[in-house]
Amino acid sequence: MDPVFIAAGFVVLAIVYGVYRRYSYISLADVPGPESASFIMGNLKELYQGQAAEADFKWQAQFGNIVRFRGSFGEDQLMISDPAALQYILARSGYRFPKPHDRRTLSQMMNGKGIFSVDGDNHKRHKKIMLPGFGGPESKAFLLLFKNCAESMCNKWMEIISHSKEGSVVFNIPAWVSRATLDAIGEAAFDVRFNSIDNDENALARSYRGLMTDVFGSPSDGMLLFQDISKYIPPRILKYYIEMGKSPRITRMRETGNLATSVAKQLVKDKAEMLLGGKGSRDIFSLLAVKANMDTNAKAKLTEEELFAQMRTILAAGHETTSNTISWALLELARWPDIQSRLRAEIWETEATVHARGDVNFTIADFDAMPYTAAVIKEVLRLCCVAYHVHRCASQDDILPLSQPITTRSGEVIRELPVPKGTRIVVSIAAYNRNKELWGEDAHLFNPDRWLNGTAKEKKVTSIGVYSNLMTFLGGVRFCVGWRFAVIELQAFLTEIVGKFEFAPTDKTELIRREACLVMSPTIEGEVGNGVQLPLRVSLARRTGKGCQTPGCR
Ligand code: HEM
Repeated sequence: MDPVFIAAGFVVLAIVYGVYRRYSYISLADVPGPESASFIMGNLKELYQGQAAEADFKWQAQFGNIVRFRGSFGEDQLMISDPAALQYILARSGYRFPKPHDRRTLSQMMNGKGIFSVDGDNHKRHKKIMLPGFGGPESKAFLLLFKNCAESMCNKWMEIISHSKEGSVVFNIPAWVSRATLDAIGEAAFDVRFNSIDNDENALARSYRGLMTDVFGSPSDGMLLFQDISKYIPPRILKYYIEMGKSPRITRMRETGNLATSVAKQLVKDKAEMLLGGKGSRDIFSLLAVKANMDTNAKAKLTEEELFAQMRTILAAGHETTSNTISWALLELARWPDIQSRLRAEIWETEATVHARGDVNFTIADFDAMPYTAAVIKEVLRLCCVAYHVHRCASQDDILPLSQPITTRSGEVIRELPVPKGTRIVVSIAAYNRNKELWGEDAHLFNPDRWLNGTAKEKKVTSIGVYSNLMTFLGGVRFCVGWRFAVIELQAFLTEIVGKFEFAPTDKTELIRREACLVMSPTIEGEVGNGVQLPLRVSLARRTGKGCQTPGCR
């Protein structure tokens, strides 16, 4: 065929395609949102350089639950906290809104090829294998173990306080709690004792300490820009860059990853020997490994590499999240002494019932009968959601349903929102958790009573969150597998800690920042370089009353 004729054919096809794209392309430019500060950086600095979700709350107040903002070089992106749109993105559309590939590469670098970094059928396989380890009965069985880990930490605090002249000590709370929760995850997930409460030198505990602030805290303009354009870099090249990169942040992440993998390999070896010797145990990993290796269907198995990655994922996801949540909880209780006292009163009252029936430890049924404790925990998870954002991407042109109509910049009222293929979506967990429609007019305030007086809409028509309709543990196909585990751990830790100690603010309390580093971690204004810090003054909780046998009684 004549080459000129072929070339002309291509040109015509290109023009037809160009015209088609021009008139079929869905634009987000008319969706309300903040003005872009610069063409190159868009709104990225405002969104990612402030404290965690600071921009989200500001934009939500100004523009509502659907906000169009600019990424780098004028790209339109969406920040969403609308319940119906989120239900559609996370649940109803299945895997049509996957994680963007740059986020998956990042997860892979942090945790290996585990559940965080896969999508579609592959993700279904991972989740199916993991879920049996995290069911209701499995998680409830860890209650005593969590209590014991919290008790070890409390015993250390008591010893230190007993040597202090003032009868109180300022502790950097997360430095202690993260060791206790690492011990808890070690034992619950792998039946291994890290003993990091007793041994501050534990290598894994030291390596995880401050990891997120070191790697993701205080991002420079260059880092933000790189993160935003990394979606255009082919996954293999991005992975190569991350694996070979020499920057201190990348090196820090890689070193922790290598250490976690070597711990995971040793655990797998020990566990395999135990299981072969017929000594199976009920820890999560034994359940997972047995399931992964015994399934006759090869497609339902995990490879050895995936198994290591799963362990790294559980180690990382299972202790920083709960540790930070407990630390934020104690900060709120220090700020609100009346709430702290009311919580302690319920804990002591239940403890008296437990002792009266001849028991030493609380059971799950006891927690079920503690409405104020439950309300405090829900309120902490709502207001201090440590995972404040997740990212998704539209894999095709799509239409988002909306809970409430929005008025576009040109004045049109729309009840559903068309989004073009490739749109990056920031799911604002934090903004959803402060949606006034769901949680009341005082949604920015720490007020556990909202869960008792019917203000909190736990059972809204558009139900999405797995726990009390909160978005904290996400919902839909990628809901947090560890949510029951986390809630029971919070119950056990808070009951133990608040039952024994009183928490008061220090002169640093008002300087505490909600540091945005993928997991919201506490730091101090002016001392961000010192890493995770949340100092509180801790003293023994004094009981009054005759016959009291417990520490702190007078
Ligand atoms: C307060 C504590 C916790 C919070 C706030 C939390 C939050 C979350 C969130 C928001 C996600 C979704 C991430 C995404 O899709 O990008 C997630 C996923 C996950 N979480 Fe948690 N989590 C907590 C505790 C735990 C614990 C204790 C474990 C394990 C022991 C755990 C294991 C996981 C795993 C394996 C996933 C991946 C699920 C999937 O992709 O299907 N989490 N978590």
